Amino acid sequence: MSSNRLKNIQSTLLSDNHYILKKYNFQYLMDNGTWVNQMREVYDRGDGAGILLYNKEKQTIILIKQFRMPTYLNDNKDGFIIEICAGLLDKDNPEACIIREVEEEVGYRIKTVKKVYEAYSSPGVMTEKMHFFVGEYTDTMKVNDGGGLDSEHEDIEVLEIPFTEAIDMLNSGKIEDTRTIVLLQYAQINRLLD
Ligand SMILES: Nc1nc2c(ncn2[C@@H]2O[C@H](COP(=O)(O)OP(=O)(O)O[C@H]3O[C@H](CO)[C@@H](O)[C@H](O)[C@@H]3O)[C@@H](O)[C@H]2O)c(=O)[nH]1
Ligand SMILES: [Mg+2]
Repeated sequence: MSSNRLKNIQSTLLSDNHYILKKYNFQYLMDNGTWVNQMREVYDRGDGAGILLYNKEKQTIILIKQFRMPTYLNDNKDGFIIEICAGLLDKDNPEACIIREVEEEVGYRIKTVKKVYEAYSSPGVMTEKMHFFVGEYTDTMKVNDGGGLDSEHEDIEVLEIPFTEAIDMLNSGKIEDTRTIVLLQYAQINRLLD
């Protein structure tokens, strides 16, 4: 991490209540050669991982539905949103994280996953980099009902749906989570279920 277009970076902690929100004051060298003062608030929750689980034989995928307060505060009527299974890395490596999340959130014990993308979630605001995976599941891999951790009051509904139905939902605007859109489009482009 170094740049000759930045100097005098100073940070002030605004909140470490759960994750970390800091204010950064710094000088930035514009393309026209002038130094300007800038201030940015940056939210640090670490990195994340998400996965599209698919079953070629059944032509199905697994998504989840859960309450997300930030969407409720915007325009999502009841605050429930359909997403891929995903979680924060919590110091795990991305593969280990996503394998753990799959078992906790949707109840399948999978062994192999394929990394397809690595991308910043919201580069103007968060430090978070997201690791995107796809992985095959079968009925025999099911070990529990999923639903998330009771200790964290996770309340996750598991949706096993035909891939074609998911694509219809994508095209009709019912999928409103960017990470989910990315992986459904990946599956379409790469004919993942063929
Ligand atoms: N007490 C408290 N708990 C929190 C707070 N924010 C999150 N949590 C809890 O922290 C846990 C995080 O669960 P994970 O499954 O590890 O993370 P995630 O929220 O699903 O994260 C995924 O989606 C995010 C997008 O909304 C991604 O940003 C992230 O990378 C990952 O893909 C959940 O139990 C959630 O309730 C908070 O401010 N306070
Ligand atoms: Mg999660």
